[in-house]
Amino acid sequence: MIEFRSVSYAFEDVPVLEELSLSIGDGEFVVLAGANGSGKTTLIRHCNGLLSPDEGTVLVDDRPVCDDLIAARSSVGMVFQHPRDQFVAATVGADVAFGPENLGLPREEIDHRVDAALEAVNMTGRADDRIDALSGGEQARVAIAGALAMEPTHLVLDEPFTGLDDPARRSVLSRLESLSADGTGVVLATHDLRDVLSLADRVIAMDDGRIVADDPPERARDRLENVAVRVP
Ligand SMILES: Nc1ncnc2c1ncn2[C@@H]1O[C@H](COP(=O)(O)OP(=O)(O)OP(=O)(O)O)[C@@H](O)[C@H]1O
Repeated sequence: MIEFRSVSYAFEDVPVLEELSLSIGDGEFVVLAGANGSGKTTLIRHCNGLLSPDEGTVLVDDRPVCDDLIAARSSVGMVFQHPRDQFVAATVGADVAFGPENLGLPREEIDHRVDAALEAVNMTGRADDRIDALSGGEQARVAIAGALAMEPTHLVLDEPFTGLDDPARRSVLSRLESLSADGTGVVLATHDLRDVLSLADRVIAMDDGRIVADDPPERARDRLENVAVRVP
């Protein structure tokens, strides 16, 4: 479970999150929607301790994130908006393998995870490609594969579809759907709600650092239009 208890956060003196409380259960598929600047990325960065609350607490599996960053980062896999910041190796396969290697898994399991993760993002056969020679969309797909290969309890993705072509987008969505069906929690911050609402258990809408709606998808449509999100 990921839990925010009355979390406030300000950049310098500008408040961004204000007394935000939220609980995301294991296996839930949550779409996080909201206009530019509403605070989605700031919220997400608290899930694995990239940001720490000024006030309040964020807990992962009942433990405050700041007490055990390694545990939080093993449970919560993240895909960031700017994938270039996320790479640690020169080639696609080495980068996707890096996380599972750090978990100390046997080579056969690592290879299996890397193959499955690359297949999920339509990058089968590209393991030896250099990351710096990939297009932006291909880099975004490798970043997603890296998080998938960790098989975390929760997968948190910040605008993961930016730069993805339609086949890659459909492939990632289908992988998220099967992960969710198998019990992985998914938190997906996106402006692009095409095909996403039907997968979601909840749609959380943010506006100006606050949660203004937290509804099942069928009830979320009207409210989303009020927070400047285009609904399909
Ligand atoms: N590093 C920073 N320094 C100062 N202010 C920041 C910083 N990062 C974000 N902000 C401010 O915090 C607010 C929330 O930004 P955030 O990136 O969380 O929004 P968002 O909902 O993810 O937006 P987008 O949809 O554009 O990605 C914005 O007003 C933004 O200007």
